[in-house]
Amino acid sequence: MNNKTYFIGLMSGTSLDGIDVAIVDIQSVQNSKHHSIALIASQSVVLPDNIKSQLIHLSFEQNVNMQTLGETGVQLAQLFAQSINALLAAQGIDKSQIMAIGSHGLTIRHQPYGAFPFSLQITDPSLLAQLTGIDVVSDFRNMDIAVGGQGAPLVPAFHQALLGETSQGCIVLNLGGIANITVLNPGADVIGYDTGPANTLLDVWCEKHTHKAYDKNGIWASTGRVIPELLTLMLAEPYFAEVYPKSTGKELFNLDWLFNKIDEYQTISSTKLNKKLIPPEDIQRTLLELTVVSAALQIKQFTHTHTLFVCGGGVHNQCLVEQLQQQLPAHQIKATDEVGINSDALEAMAFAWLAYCRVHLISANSPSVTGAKSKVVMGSWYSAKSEKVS
Ligand SMILES: Nc1ncnc2c1ncn2[C@@H]1O[C@H](COP(=O)(O)OP(=O)(O)OP(=O)(O)O)[C@@H](O)[C@H]1O
Ligand SMILES: CC(=O)N[C@H]1[C@@H]2OC[C@@H](O2)[C@@H](O)[C@@H]1O[C@H](C)C(=O)O
Repeated sequence: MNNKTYFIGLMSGTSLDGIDVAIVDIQSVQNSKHHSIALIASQSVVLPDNIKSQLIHLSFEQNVNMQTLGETGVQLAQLFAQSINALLAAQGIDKSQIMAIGSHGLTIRHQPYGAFPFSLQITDPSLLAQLTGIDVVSDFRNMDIAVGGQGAPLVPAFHQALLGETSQGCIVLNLGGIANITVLNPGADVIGYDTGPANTLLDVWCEKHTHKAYDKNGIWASTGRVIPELLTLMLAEPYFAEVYPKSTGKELFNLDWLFNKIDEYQTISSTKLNKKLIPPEDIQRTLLELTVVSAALQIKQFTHTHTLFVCGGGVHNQCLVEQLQQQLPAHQIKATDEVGINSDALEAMAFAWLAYCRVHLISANSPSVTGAKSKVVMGSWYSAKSEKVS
């Protein structure tokens, strides 16, 4: 077995804001099932507008353009390769030092329920391997789904690898496009699931009304007021009451979902009849409250710890974090950065670790999280090696 210890993780999540790349040194610890995991370098690259709009088409249209589907995968692989090659050059790291890239791809459908469950992430792992000269591991979610799991969230197992030794346990809340929690309680199985929407709805509403990609520091939301009746209607969405294992995505929490809720609210409150306009900042503030309340309600169920680590882009939304603290007054809320884990790079680091697990044939899914019937090795391997034709 090759003894290289550097792995690259690539994550591009549901917010469609950009690509996170992380170079991670992962080594096994002698006489232990633990690993030492150290971030060497990371960077975020913004997704170009043309790729972003193609991804919106692929994620939301029923009749997807097959040409766009194929070409977007190739464009993503090119962008991923450029980002990796640039980061390696900037760090003075040669590709020969990297064992493998763990590339999540872009989720355009996540349908873990029903007769034909699947989760579809797009990219072109073969091209990525050729453009970087590094082996690629991709398609992480479907092996877990093949053994009856949801295929998501996968990161709780990584949170456990990083923080599982904390004596009192802790909870990790990822505030990405979708919010998900990991509950670590020493001696007990890890728990983890998506709590509901986070930045995905905040971003689309903000973009629609302010033409900005996101509400920087939650400033716009903080000028609005929560509409309690609308919040109640939103929280009535059955997903919030479902018991875990569970996972969700933009198939459910999207602009149409929001318009339907606003419509219901207007009918009940007769603002429609009176043609009263709801201030858009009130909707933004109510969406922020939805993220906070739906996550806090779940977190409160777990009473063994009051340590809450937050990560993901939502950590930078001051209004969001302040409201979370108000909902959870007994909790000590800290960004994972406070314990030395870069909160923006964490998910990319997780995919570097998942690639490490694939290379070493370690089963990295957590059946207690995804509901899988067994532990399995996840990911397909694309070799960059080529043989010359003589
Ligand atoms: N300064 C900021 N103020 C408010 N929001 C911010 C700020 N910086 C980042 N964000 C939010 O974070 C989002 C990106 O978060 P992140 O990178 O965790 O998303 P993601 O990888 O798509 O998530 P996931 O895969 O976990 O769903 C942005 O779209 C934006 O909404
Ligand atoms: C299907 C999919 O891409 N799900 C994402 C999404 O973004 C956050 C949340 O929903 C989580 O379930 C998952 O991502 C992270 C990386 C995970 O698997 O843990």
